[in-house]
Amino acid sequence: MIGADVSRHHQNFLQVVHSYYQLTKPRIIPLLLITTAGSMWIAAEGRVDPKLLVVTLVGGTFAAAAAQTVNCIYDRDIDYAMERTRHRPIPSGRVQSHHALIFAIALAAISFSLLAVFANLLAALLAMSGIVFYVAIYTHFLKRHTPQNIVIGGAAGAIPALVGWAAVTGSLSWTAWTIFAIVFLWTPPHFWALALMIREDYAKVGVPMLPVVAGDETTAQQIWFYTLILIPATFLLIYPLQSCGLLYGAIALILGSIFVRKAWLLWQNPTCKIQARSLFLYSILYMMLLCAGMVVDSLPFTHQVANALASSLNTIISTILISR
Ligand code: HEM
Ligand SMILES: CC(C)=CCC/C(C)=C/CC/C(C)=C/COP(=O)(O)OP(=O)(O)O
Repeated sequence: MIGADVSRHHQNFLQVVHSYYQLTKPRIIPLLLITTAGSMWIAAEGRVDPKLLVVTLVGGTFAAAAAQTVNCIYDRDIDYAMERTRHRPIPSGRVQSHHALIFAIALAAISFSLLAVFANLLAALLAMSGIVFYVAIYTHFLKRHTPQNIVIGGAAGAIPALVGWAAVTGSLSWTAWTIFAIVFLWTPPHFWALALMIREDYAKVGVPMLPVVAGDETTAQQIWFYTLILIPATFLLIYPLQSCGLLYGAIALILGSIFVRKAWLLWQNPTCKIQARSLFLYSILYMMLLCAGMVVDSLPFTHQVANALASSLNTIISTILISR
């Protein structure tokens, strides 16, 4: 090959790699991993084995990537019809469906092997159930048939939190299911806020997202409803579960108050796309910081600082009482 051919060959190779990367909808995966990490830190009481962390996050990435790739194959018809998704690798003709399927199977196999060998079988099976749930239940049965699609389908997006817990403990617990419930309840406000902005796209291809079927007002009301359940659910980790402490509680309170305010403002003005956009973007920041709060709260250092503060406070109060 002469110089120009070599450089074209490299360019083509990079374009192919980029297309396969895009098939995995990579921008969503980090937040899924953040929920896995939050769950792992609480499960390990702040002392996560770094090797297990890496294996679980890589295994989780491959599972989510496999799920998204199969979704891209299944939805190629509607993705072609929607402006937002027309340029995805399959509808734009850059990747053939059968190649994408081989890619997805390889990703799922690597994910299962990594998790089964280096974490445990429960974590591996949960990750596979996430793929099956997202593809079979959400993409196949629900997405095109009911406006409740993302409420039930949202369970798929909450499974990474269970994977994290299972990887650390080899089992599930009330705390694991509570983190699952937090992501599950967060999904309707997250997605419907976005759906309010891109309703016309979904309407065009006949996907019965809630704003298409029930209108903006009902959607904003439903967002408000789920927000009012979500925020109390975040406190269950403190009481009665006692899995998180007051630092997490303070973070959950501040973040939750902002969420409630944004959901309320949207309910007062359901057709305002700026409010919807603001809630959608905030929902992502919210989940990121809430899980970061779980991690920081669980660290041994945080407990040491909290104990030191409590004992100083104790000393100050006793001194004041004695000197009276
Ligand atoms: C059934 C459940 C869900 C649905 C239907 C949904 C749908 C969407 C859609 C359509 C987008 C726009 C992305 C694009 O234009 O390609 C989006 C963005 C996003 N979603 Fe969700 N989502 C769901 C659950 C989740 C979960 C569980 C997470 C993570 C915990 C998540 C994280 C994100 C993030 C981080 C973005 C922003 C990506 C960007 O920067 O473009 N989503 N979601
Ligand atoms: C453990 C494990 C593997 C879990 C998988 C969870 C997973 C991949 C959740 C993603 C949820 C999501 C972003 C849906 C997008 O909806 P859509 O595909 O309807 O959006 P679109 O309109 O952009 O195509």
